Amino acid sequence: MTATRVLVLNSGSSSVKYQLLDMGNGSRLAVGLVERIGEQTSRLVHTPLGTGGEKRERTGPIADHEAALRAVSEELSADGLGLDSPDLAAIGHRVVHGGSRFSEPTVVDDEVLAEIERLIPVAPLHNPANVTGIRTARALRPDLPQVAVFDTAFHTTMPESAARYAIDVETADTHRIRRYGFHGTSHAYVSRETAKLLGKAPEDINVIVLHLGNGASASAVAGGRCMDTSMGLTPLEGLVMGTRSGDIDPAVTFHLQRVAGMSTDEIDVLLNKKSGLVGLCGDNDMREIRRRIDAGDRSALLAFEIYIHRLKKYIGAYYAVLGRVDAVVFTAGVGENAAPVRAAAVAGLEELGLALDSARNEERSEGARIISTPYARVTVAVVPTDEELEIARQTFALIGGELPD
Ligand SMILES: Nc1ncnc2c1ncn2[C@@H]1O[C@H](COP(=O)(O)OP(=O)(O)O)[C@@H](O)[C@H]1O
Ligand SMILES: CC(=O)OP(=O)(O)O
Ligand SMILES: [Mg+2]
Repeated sequence: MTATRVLVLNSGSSSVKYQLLDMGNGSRLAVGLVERIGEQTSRLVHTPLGTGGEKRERTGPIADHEAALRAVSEELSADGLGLDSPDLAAIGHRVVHGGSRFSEPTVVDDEVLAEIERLIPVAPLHNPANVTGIRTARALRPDLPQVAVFDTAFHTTMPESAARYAIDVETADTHRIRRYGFHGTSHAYVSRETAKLLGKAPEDINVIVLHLGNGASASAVAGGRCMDTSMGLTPLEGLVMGTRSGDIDPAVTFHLQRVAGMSTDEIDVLLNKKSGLVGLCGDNDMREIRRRIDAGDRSALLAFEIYIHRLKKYIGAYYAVLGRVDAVVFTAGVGENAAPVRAAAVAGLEELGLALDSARNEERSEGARIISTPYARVTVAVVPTDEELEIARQTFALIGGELPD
């Protein structure tokens, strides 16, 4: 095989993150992001690496994911890294829901694409964008393998005791209702990187991974295997998120239907898009929430406290699930950048062996780092996630490429 480049597209509900990597030597050729797709203030940030090109940024409306991907393709072409390049071996796609069928990276054909589309009702914010990403990439390069890497894959080995809901078994099985879990590519990557940071083998450590982005989830990983994770049938369960409620008494939905007269679709929108931090205080960006708290805003403070309360409950729960914890690890946009979230989440957990070194916690540096005190029994760390790199590796391996050591 001569072509060794892999383009990875991580299409989210309102954004596309992408990376072009050369898997032959492990180098990154370009990274970028399109955010606020569908708004007037869409922004594309494109950074070519190692080609002498400059970081470029453009703002202005980008209507949908198809337009976003065409814009990305233009940016890559401007650096001589276009999708028409013969050096491109494959395109890897993050696909959020793989249902009960996909537990491995999969080359996408019409039938696989139809199955990803069928799963839209259980990942309404994500699978539509993933499908558009695959369709657009296929139209641009029909000759290349398009590989889907599923968020759900890492969680497929969860014990039944964690994966099953306590509802009528026949109903659950007929409708494939179970806890699938998401952000699996990140949980897998980050738990392995944590082992490296601790100088241990992944098989030998138990880790609680806190993936806190706009969507957020926690997982309990024992010896490299997922034992539990906070998202469920859909990415709505679990932690308080940017716009999603996380855990809620399911009877709230009946109540909204019967008493408030809301339709199923209205409740879906309420819980997925108008809840979480944005529902509580009007903002979903942790930077803005912290700024408002510093200015004395009480609703932002309450939103923060509710977010932390839930997070702390999951740390405690997963501590109990694992029995012994070697590390608690923060990752993704909030986890990697928001020191006050990390400090508040582990405050008061000294009896569990968790204690932060506040100077280390507040240090702004790139890369994986330990932020607990040297005498703490449990290591607390920040480990940046890299879903795109992990997707590129899995994509390249699937098409038969050999990764350098
Ligand atoms: N410097 C920062 N300080 C605090 N929070 C941040 C910072 N940078 C990003 N974030 C948070 O990270 C979120 C985005 O995280 P990310 O992992 O990129 O999410 P997603 O993949 O779900 O879009 C933002 O909504 C914001 O809340
Ligand atoms: C599954 C999920 O919530 O993904 P994201 O955090 O990218 O929205
Ligand atoms: Mg994400």
